[in-house]
Amino acid sequence: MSATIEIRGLCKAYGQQVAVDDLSFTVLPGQVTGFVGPNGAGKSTTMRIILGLDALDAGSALIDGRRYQTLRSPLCHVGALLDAAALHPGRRARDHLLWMAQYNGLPGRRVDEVLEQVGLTSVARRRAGTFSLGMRQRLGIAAALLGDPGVLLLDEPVNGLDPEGIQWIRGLLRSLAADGRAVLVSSHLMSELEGSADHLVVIGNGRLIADTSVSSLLAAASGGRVLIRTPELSQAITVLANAGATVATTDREAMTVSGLAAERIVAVLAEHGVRVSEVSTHRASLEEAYMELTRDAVEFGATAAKEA
Ligand SMILES: Nc1ncnc2c1ncn2[C@@H]1O[C@H](COP(=O)(O)OP(=O)(O)OP(=O)(O)O)[C@@H](O)[C@H]1O
Repeated sequence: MSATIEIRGLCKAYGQQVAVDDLSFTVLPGQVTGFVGPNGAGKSTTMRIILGLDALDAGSALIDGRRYQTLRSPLCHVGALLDAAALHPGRRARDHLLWMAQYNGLPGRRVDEVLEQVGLTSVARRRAGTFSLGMRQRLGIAAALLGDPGVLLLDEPVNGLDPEGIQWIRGLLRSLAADGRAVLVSSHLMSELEGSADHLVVIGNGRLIADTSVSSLLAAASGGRVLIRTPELSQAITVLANAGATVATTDREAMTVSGLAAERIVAVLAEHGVRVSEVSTHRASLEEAYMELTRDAVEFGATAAKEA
């Protein structure tokens, strides 16, 4: 599989409300691309446009180099989970998938294969209305996988799931990417993508903020910071600040220090008789990296709101 999604100069407004503003990015095969941004950033609009459910004002959104509307068997190119709640409550899970398969000219055996893949075989004859949110998400994903597509779009698939469900989705996303599929998964919480995304497309107010690999984002955010834990925090802060370090406290006994190597920090504190209970190189979480990345955009938003 080597399918891609290519978004170029995409623009969309609803009346005066700009939803997507000159957005460009590419979703590559073989990796999970996280599509991240706060509520209202334009993620769902972009996904709906990719799927031909909404018209674009300018630019292009292509799957395998083609517009969705021109794909001959769309389910075999792209599978999507947009709204897991949008299921007929009276329809049995298996019948729902059989109907979809028939309507799209797909073999009936795919239904049992995808039910197995998402772990719903034992409840396949139950009505969708009796399903928990987690089961509905699984059924929605089963539907997305029916045509064995090279591209998958999942809009907030872990929203409202319990930790076990989140763990399951993470594993599934990883295995779908390992098959060589291009997987685009949206979330407004960066932490939900920790452990599953390889690449991130971050948007705010419909505009691109970052298009980066997770590893380079984390490396940049971790950049040379050292975590120090000490029962003599205020003394340590003074000593390190005088030595030229930049210090930020994280709780009553801990701080992150930048601008000095770990060995130098330990030596300076020892020279001044400051006791230290922990020294470690700081590894940023994806959430911290995201906060750092979006700080400027958020500050810009706050300033703009104040000025308006
Ligand atoms: N059908 C619509 N009519 C009018 N405005 C809309 C419509 N759909 C989206 N918008 C507006 O476009 C902007 C982008 O919304 P969108 O739903 O794409 O964001 P999102 O990033 O998916 O947010 P969320 O995380 O809340 O789902 C928002 O300001 C929203 O109010």
